[in-house]
This record gives sequence, structure tokens and C-alpha cells, in this order.
Amino acid sequence: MAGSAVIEEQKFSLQEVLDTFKLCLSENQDVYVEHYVAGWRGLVKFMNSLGNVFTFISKDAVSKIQILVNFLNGENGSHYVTIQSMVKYELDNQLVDLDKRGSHPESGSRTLLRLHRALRWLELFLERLRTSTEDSKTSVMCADAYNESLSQHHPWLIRKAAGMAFCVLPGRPTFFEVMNVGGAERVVDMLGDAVPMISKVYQITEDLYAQNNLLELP
Ligand SMILES: CCCCCCCCCCCCC/C=C/[C@@H](O)[C@H](COP(=O)(O)O)NC(=O)CCCCCCCCCCCCCCC
Repeated sequence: MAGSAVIEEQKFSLQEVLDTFKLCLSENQDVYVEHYVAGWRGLVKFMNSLGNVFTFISKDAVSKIQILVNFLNGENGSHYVTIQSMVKYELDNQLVDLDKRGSHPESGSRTLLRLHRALRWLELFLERLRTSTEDSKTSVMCADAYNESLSQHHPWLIRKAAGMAFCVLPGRPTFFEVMNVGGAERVVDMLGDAVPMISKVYQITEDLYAQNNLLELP
């Protein structure tokens, strides 16, 4: 048993994780919640393999993933198959706290919005990684991507803690190794494939939330 766990760990590749985001889009450009959360699960697994410093970040991501999985497996699960159907169902049934937190503090819509904002960070970070050179610093790329996106939604204390976590990110060579995709050239190819996909999922979600005035959900 222990042996097979090790083999499984060896097989883990960021390529598979990012491929999950490809599965998110339906023919009609709806976004499947199941694959969206599976993508995040994989990312969290990757982040955990980088060290314990990231635990406070992964804990929050895991609890948000769990909220969405619970909806998906719950009695109203059929409404949670896509982000589009989830938003419609929750809005039609007044299941979202729109202005301030009240009786629905953990709606699917507000929970997914948090991951959606983090997806923008991921898109920016991966794009930086793709165009980086041997002497680029992952900590700087990560911080720049964060400051340009997610940090705007975080209070000072979280920004401080995130900044400290970035400082202990492994350097680019180790980072690429843990991704387990192959040499730098293969990583660049893989990212060239994955980033446009992630951008698309991000943009579709962003448009949906904007149309419904949900971008500032408390
Ligand atoms: C690999 C480096 C990992 C750097 C991760 C960068 C993101 C930094 C985010 C810091 C979040 C700190 C935790 C707390 C967050 C919450 O306050 C906050 C608001 O929630 P609330 O409205 O319910 O209170 N939550 C959030 O914004 C959601 C954050 C979700 C973060 C997920 C990060 C997963 C990172 C996956 C890394 C994968 C890297 C792959 C690159 C090849």
C-alpha cells in the first residue's frame, strides 16, 4: 500500500492538473463546477508539496472547495453542475447575500468568486513563469502576479502573510522539477497550452459575474 502511494506521488504532474481546466468548458461555454474544483484540488496538492508555510493558504482553498463539493453532492446538486446554473439557481431563490453577510454567508456564488479571483492570480503567475528566464525569481513573479490581482481583495494582514510565504518559494529550477512536466522547454510548451485555457475559463466566469452584478459579493 505504502509502495503504491509513493508511485502515485511520483506520477503527479502539473500537466494533469492544468488539463483539468480544459475539461471545465462545455460546448456552450458553460463552466463545469466538478472540473473547476478538481483543478483547484490538484493545485492545492501541488502547493502542499512545496512546504508547510503554504498551509494557511491551502486550508482556505480546501474549505472553499469543500463548500462547493457539498452543494454539488447535496439535494440541489443538479443546479450546481455549471457555474451558470448555480448562479441562476441561487439568485432566483434568494440564496445569496448580496450587500452584506446575512443568512447565506457561504453561498456557492460567493465561495466560487473567491476561487475565481485566485484564478486570475494563477493566470498571471503562470504567464510570468512561461516567459521567465533562468535567472528569474519565482518569489518576484508570484508577488507581482498577486499584487496585480488577488491582493486587492485582501486585508493588510493577509497580504503581509502572503508576502512572507512567497519569499520561501523554491527557486525556478526546483519549482520546475516539482511540476514534473519535463525540462524547461516542455514546461514552457505546457504553459503555452494551459494559460489560454485558464484565461478563457476566467473570462467567461468574470463576464457572468459582471452581468449579474456579483463581482463584489461580501
Ligand atoms: C505556489 C505559490 C502559492 C501562492 C499562492 C498565492 C495566493 C495567495 C493567497 C493568500 C490567501 C491567504 C488565505 C486566506 C484567504 C481568505 O482571506 C480569502 C478570502 O476569503 P473569505 O472572503 O472567505 O474570507 N480567500 C481567498 O482569497 C481564496 C484564496 C485561495 C488561494 C488558493 C491558492 C492556491 C494556489 C495554488 C498554487 C498552485 C501553483 C501552481 C503554479 C505552477
